[in-house]
Amino acid sequence: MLASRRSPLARVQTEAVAAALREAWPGLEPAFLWQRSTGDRVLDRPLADVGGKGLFVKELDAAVCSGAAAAAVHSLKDVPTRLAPGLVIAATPRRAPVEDVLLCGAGAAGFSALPAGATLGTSSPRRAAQALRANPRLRVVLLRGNVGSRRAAVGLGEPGDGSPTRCDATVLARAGLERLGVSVEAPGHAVLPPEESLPAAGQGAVAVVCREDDAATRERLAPLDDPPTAAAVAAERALVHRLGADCHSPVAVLAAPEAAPGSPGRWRLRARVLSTDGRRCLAAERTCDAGRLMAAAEDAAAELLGAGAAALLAEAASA
Ligand SMILES: NCc1[nH]cc(CCC(=O)O)c1CC(=O)O
Repeated sequence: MLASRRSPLARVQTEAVAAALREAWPGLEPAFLWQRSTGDRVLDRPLADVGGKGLFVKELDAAVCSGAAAAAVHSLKDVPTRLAPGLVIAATPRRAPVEDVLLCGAGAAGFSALPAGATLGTSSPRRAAQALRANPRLRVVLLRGNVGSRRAAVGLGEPGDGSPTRCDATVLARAGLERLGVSVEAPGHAVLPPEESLPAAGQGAVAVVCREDDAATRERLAPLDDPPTAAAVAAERALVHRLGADCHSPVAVLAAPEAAPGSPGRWRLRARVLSTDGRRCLAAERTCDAGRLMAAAEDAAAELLGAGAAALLAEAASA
């Protein structure tokens, strides 16, 4: 039994995990437990105000702990760095594209192309801070909801189901858009390079979680794991953890293979901690071999802390 949220994105991700399971284990027919989460129910406040960490994952993880489901499928970005006791991430399938995408009905190639006073709808302190860093004249407004309703809010896609919020632009993960069949080549969409919007830890990756002591399920899930993805997201999550931050903090981090020719096997880890208004931005960067990613993350976190990251994060948390 695979537990999943009911949002369209969660469904697609869970169906993909089920398909990979069928392929790895011919004859296996996974069953599904579709659940609603607190994060899906409360839509009018920033998640940080609804009760903190793990609002999209708590109920699903509880189903796994109780044995109602063998495994739960999550967007890794939504999984707190500390898992519920007794659970493990048994598989992280190969990661999708990691970038953020700027969506704007009127079209905009990046944050700085948006006119002064334009409203940017997001509930992510990380996205808000990076947007304001690039364009201090934006007005950030709270926008929550699933991918479809957020596209509708900026005049793209299907008209919304009565959602009262309207804004000029929003930011969504490329991975989520593409999994739902939205092309980022379509008008109104601009893929943001990591220099402009560095993604969140784990963005674009899916995590399959099961009980630590459930050897049979772990064996079933093992073939779905992509080791380079697992190494990258483990390093990103270690950095967030070491900073004492979480997915509601203005922290961005990405570990990715170096595209540079002549550097086979080299990885680059980039991290940022920002003030809420984007005026201050601490950055750290390391290049290393895949086997050293975790050490690079610890090292980068130490550098950021040495430069004052804890004070920035405390300020952001009390804002
Ligand atoms: N917090 C919501 C969430 N969790 C994962 C994704 C997108 C898919 C992904 O990053 O894997 C999204 C929506 C978004 O940020 O656009």
